[in-house]
Amino acid sequence: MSWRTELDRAYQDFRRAQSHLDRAGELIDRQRAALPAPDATAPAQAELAALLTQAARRLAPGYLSEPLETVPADTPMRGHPASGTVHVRVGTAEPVPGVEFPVVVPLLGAGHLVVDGDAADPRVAGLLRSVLLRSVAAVPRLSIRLVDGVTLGQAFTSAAPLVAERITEPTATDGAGLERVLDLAEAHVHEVQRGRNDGVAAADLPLSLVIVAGLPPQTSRAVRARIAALAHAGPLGRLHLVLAGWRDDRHEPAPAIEHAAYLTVGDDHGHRLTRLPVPLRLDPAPPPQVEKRVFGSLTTAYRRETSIDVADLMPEDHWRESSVTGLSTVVGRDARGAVELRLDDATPHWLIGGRTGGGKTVFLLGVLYGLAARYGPRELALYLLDFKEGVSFTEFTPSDRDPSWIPQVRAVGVESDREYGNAVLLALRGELTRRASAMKRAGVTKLADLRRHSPDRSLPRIVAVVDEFHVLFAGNDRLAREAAGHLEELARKGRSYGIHLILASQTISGVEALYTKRDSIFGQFPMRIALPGARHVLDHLNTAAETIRLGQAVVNDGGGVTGFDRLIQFPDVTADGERLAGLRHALWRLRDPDSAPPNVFAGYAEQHLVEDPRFPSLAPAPGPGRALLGRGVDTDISTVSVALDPVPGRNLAVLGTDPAGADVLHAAVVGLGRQHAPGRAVFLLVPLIGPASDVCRDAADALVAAGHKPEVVNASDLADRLTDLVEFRPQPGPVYLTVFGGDAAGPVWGTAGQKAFQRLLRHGPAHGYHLLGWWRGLRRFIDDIGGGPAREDVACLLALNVPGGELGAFIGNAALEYQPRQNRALLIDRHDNTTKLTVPFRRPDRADEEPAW
Ligand SMILES: Nc1ncnc2c1ncn2[C@@H]1O[C@H](COP(=O)(O)OP(=O)(O)OP(=O)(O)O)[C@@H](O)[C@H]1O
Repeated sequence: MSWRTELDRAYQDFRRAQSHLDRAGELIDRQRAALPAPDATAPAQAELAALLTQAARRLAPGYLSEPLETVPADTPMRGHPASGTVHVRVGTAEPVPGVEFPVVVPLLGAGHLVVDGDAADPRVAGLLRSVLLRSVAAVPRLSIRLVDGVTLGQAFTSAAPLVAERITEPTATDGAGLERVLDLAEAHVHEVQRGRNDGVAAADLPLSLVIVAGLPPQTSRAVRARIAALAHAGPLGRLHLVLAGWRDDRHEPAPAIEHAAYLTVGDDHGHRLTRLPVPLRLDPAPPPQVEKRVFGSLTTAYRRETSIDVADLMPEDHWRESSVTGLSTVVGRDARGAVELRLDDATPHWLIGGRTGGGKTVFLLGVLYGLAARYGPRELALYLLDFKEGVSFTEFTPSDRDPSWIPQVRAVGVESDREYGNAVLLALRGELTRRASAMKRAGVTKLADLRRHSPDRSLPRIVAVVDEFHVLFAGNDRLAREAAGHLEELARKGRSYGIHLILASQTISGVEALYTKRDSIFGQFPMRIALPGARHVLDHLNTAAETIRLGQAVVNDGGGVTGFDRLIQFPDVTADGERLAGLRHALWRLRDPDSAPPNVFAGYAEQHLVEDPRFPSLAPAPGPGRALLGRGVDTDISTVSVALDPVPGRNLAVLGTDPAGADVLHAAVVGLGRQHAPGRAVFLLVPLIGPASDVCRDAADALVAAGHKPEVVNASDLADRLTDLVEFRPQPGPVYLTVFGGDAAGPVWGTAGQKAFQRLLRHGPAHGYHLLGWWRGLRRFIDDIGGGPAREDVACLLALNVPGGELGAFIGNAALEYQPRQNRALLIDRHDNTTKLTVPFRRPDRADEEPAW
């Protein structure tokens, strides 16, 4: 190419470039004209955003609004005041690029947050996690309930430590779970309303947050209406909702949620909050390490706060309280602090339920020690009955190891018989009647007035505790009917006379038994205490006790209906045995030195003659003696004896194969030996069966030691001796013919011996000749005495293991009820027309091995 051509081309390029440049300049000028003038308000916007950020921080300090990715680890937790409005951050508004501020909504103490999207949208799930974390981290004693009907609980998996520590329950994921959460939320609102009515300060009322990540499929219109109603009552009821997935469905619009901020989820920068005219960005999910840290320190704090020990139940000083208007004691604590329950006009009786191992005994011990520490014996008397195997109340009674007792305790039954229970209840009815007539005489209608009227009269409030009370109703027999009658009377009238019942049962049937009694005594028990596994003491619609664990109880003073529940923690008082022993000793030292220890009936215990309170005072005296046979199953554990007066029929037959029969005879003759001066009574001892010969020898030795000259009669001499005896020659005192194993007499005494025996039975007592005999078989005994018609000759029968029916048939009383059992006997005295359940005396030093019962 020539240089000219090259020059032309360069010139063309230059012209083209020039025209591009001109064009560009033109375009820039044009463009510049279209651009707005530089923004003079930019600094003001930045300043406003900074002000809004500050305001948000002030409204929602610390965890409530700090960005969670950068929140310092030492940010104070749960420092927010428990009353007032709590604002929680939900996102960031960015009205113009580069200008942003946090968005907080008034939630706790104010209202609710409603989100149209649900947790299936990860942005919503993140927001909910953030709101949850911010709320629990900032607000003390906030109860949380979680529902996730759209992602099977996944929205809240990070809250697992709270669930594990039972700070909150597992996330509800279905319709039933949602309804349960609503039940609890409604109960919460009622509780708060009651608290307000009682004048409890707002800060002391519980606060609850329910977060719904999405409703379960097919949530009914009724359930949605319940949610809307809760929202309506929420702010006053200190219940707040974060409700995600709340939107119209195909068939009907979602009910309006009052007091709520509505958040509409749009595209990434287009979320909208009611009344905020700018779009916002939702808060992301908190970083997992922040969740771990916050939830971890919450559970530690919770553990520390809810731990409670026996000292928390006790007053500072002992015996300072007056029971004039009722009794009251701390039984545990809840979110509001110490929980005190009362036995008074409003809650005169308590009903306690708990599965076996649910902590019933521990709870009762806490109550009893708490009462005993507050009220002295002039203010409080305790009657304690336990029908199960165990040693629940033995620590209130003196023992070889520890001679102390709780001075307010009047009677204790451990492994009690139903008869003992009835005896105690009957005695309490007697006291009720006495108080009623004293009040009538004094012209007063209240126990408090009677106490003022008769200051010298001892009128403590009486608390009768019956553990496993359903045993009283077992059998549906006479005893059961009597027990129901006693309980009904005490439950109905006790309130006015200062007599209170605390009934505890582990079984539903126990409670049902009470429920089905006449006119339902149940209604007399407004105070219900449900331990784990004891839903049955609450109303059948009340599920509050379903998920509680050992050491917790639902206390309900509204007869068990929903809305009156308080969830409490109570301590394991048995874990600190030393402290309890210290308390017991302190109370014991405070007692009146003349006061008597409680009567203790231990169902399993054997009774021994030498330990009988009457034994030491037995002394020779003229006149007939009494055969001491055992201890009564009654409130005084009285000595059971029969008088051997010179009156026809005063003979005693002990019946049954139980080897205790020989021991009873032993006790009878040893006791009689102490009631007659040497030489002033004749003792004939007849061992007819091998196993009884040792016992017979022991009895003879004891009589010899008392100065008597007992005669041991061999089987072969029996007939002659009987023939001689029925001459009824005058003697220096009574004659006691004691036969061990009379059922073996048939082959040895022949017809003459038997005739003489029957004559002795019929005519002997009038002459001071008495039979004390043990027959192992009732049938043989009947034959030996000469058949049924001769039964009048033996007025006193002590039946061991003889079936009640046979016994009834023999004595001609078809209504006789007796269930033979180990270590028990029934004394029938036909002259007094009485029967008495008895623990027969055993020889303490007998050989351990004895034939099976
Ligand atoms: N508040 C508590 N905290 C921790 N452990 C407890 C608490 N209460 C009871 N326990 C423990 O639970 C166990 C059972 O308690 P308890 O004997 O009171 O149950 P119960 O309901 O009376 O059972 P049962 O009817 O079978 O006698 C005990 O080992 C006790 O230490």
